[in-house]
Amino acid sequence: MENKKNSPWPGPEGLIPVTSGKSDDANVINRRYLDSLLVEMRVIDSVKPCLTTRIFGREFSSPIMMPAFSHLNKVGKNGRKPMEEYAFAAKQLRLLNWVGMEPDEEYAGIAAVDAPTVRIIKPFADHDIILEQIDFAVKHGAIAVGIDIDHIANKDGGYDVVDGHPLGPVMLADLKDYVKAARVPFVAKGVLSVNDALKARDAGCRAVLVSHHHGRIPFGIPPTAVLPRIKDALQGSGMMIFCDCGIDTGYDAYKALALGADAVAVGRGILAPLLKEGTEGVVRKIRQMNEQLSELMLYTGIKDTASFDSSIIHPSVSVQ
Ligand SMILES: Cc1cc2nc3c(=O)[nH]c(=O)nc-3n(C[C@H](O)[C@H](O)[C@H](O)COP(=O)(O)O)c2cc1C
Repeated sequence: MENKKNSPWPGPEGLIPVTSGKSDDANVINRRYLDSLLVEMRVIDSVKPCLTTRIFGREFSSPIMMPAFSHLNKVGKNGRKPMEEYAFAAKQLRLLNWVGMEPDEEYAGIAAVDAPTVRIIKPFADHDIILEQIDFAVKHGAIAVGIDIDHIANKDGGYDVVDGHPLGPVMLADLKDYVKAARVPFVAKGVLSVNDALKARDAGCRAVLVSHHHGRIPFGIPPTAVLPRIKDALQGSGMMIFCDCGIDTGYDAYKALALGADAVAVGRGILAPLLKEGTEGVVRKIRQMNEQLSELMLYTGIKDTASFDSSIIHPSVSVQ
């Protein structure tokens, strides 16, 4: 959260995470890795693809999802509520919406937009808050809930504190309790290893979101680099695999989908259109991403979102 003057995104200093550009910055490592992945061409017999995607038994128009953002209503000017504005974009485009840390009353306003939504709850040290927010979200129609398990550490090496709420560790036994309490599919957001993916499976999670939460962990491996191993490890579990971090174009989305994701979430890539133009800007950005995704699928003979093939991707340079 530094270097506001270098930020490509509008918003107050400290609220919008900005890449530091230093060697430990997992955002920089991730961008370099995504850009290093090249695609071969398979055009004979290739036809315009269908982007329709099934997630948790529902049909969406594209495998690109809205991000689990938070706090942005504080940035909205003239009564605007960006958290609701991007939910309206999800509804208009028939995409899966995600929401991060918001007080329940803010969440209720977003849920009222009526876009199918996944509610991500912080790993609060006070487990009663987690259980209460799970219950509130389910009662307000969340189609899935989850925890960003990767938001535990602070820069001082202890547990983070957000908006005055102390966060705490996420133990396997706790995760099992939350899965049981949820009554809807439960997502572990912030899985960046086969180790955690298998624990999420053992806890009964129905999905993992492979992510390092815009570079929370120094020197974090790019989510798309660990994705194929997680896909192999979860084979036969019936779990869905999502991915985010640095997904800014349909070409980025294609690479994550080819490497094993069932769907991907945009992140800070929608911040500028969202904060400047609201719903309309997000709709335009996602439409362009869908076009880019469709373009690469057509060039590579991928006819639908169930037919991605990792052998199309060729790493051109090492990030080691
Ligand atoms: C302003 C902002 C708020 C966020 N709030 C949350 C949150 O409350 N919970 C969460 O799981 N992730 C949160 N995230 C992380 C995103 O869901 C996502 O993992 C991340 O932005 C992906 O990386 P990218 O921005 O490089 O695409 C937030 C991101 C931003 C930019």
